[in-house]
Amino acid sequence: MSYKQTMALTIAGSDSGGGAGIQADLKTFQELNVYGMSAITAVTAQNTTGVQGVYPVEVEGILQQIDSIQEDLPPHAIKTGMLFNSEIIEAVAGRLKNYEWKNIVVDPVMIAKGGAPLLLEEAVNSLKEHLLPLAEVITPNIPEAEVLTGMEIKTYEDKINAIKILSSMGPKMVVLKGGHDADDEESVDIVYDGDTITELRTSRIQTKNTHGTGCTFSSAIAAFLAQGKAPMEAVRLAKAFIQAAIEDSLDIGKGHGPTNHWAFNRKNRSRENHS
Ligand SMILES: Nc1ncnc2c1ncn2[C@@H]1O[C@H](COP(=O)(O)OP(=O)(O)O)[C@@H](O)[C@H]1O
Ligand SMILES: Cc1ncc(COP(=O)(O)OP(=O)(O)O)c(N)n1
Repeated sequence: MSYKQTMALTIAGSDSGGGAGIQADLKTFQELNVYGMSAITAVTAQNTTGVQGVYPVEVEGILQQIDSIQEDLPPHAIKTGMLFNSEIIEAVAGRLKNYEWKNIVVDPVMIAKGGAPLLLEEAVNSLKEHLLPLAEVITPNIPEAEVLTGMEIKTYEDKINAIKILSSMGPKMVVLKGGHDADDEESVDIVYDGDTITELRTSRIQTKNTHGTGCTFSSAIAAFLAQGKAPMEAVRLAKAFIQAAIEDSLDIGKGHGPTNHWAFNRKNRSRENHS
């Protein structure tokens, strides 16, 4: 019997502390049985307390990584994370277009938890013009959605207006993440496919260990898309994946510990053993 290996590519920055960026993405792919590949856009010196340094990779080096992958290992889904400047964004968008890659998840990473900028201000327009229109799914958090739309997001009505503005920028699906919301009870992500609004609600977990939640969530969406799941189903499954990863997050380091990438499978295995 032949077996088709599912493959996904992350185009993102490296987090030396292993909780976010490329490292979180590859751990997520691995846990979801997807062969993971990477094109590194920047190296960060980072740990659970914050970002100590950012070193962007030369554009030529980024494109060569992408070309090497396309030549030999074409991916079934792609996730983009930290892209840092407009030159990198435009070069990456050019390749995504030329290679006609499908199942693109854009996580519009802007600022790390401790406040360090992971995207220069000059790059916001490039992100909007060149990358968002290529995306199957985009996953802004509330501060990122505010920057992309230029509006303040406080009320439910603001969220819906912002989602519709983001949708008009060209992605097929917008997921406005609720991790930064003031709601104490639930973390609600709002999904819009250009037609229907769907709310995905989970109980808010009280923990300081949420480093890498956005990266893990978006790479889980990419992994499920690579497996052939429909976008809405991919987002629902990714929400379950991140919920388990936060519930069982790792209390390591002096700051915000990382999420636990193997929690989802452990939870599912234990459910199967008890049924
Ligand atoms: N404390 C929490 N409890 C439950 N879910 C959370 C919590 N914090 C974040 N999430 C979920 O994690 C995912 C990433 O959201 P968010 O933290 O807003 O992203 P980012 O890391 O980009 O800021 C979303 O699905 C969000 O609902
Ligand atoms: C290299 C790198 N890329 C992205 C991020 C942001 O990750 P995120 O999942 O949003 O997590 P926090 O920074 O909020 O913990 C990053 N920190 N580093």
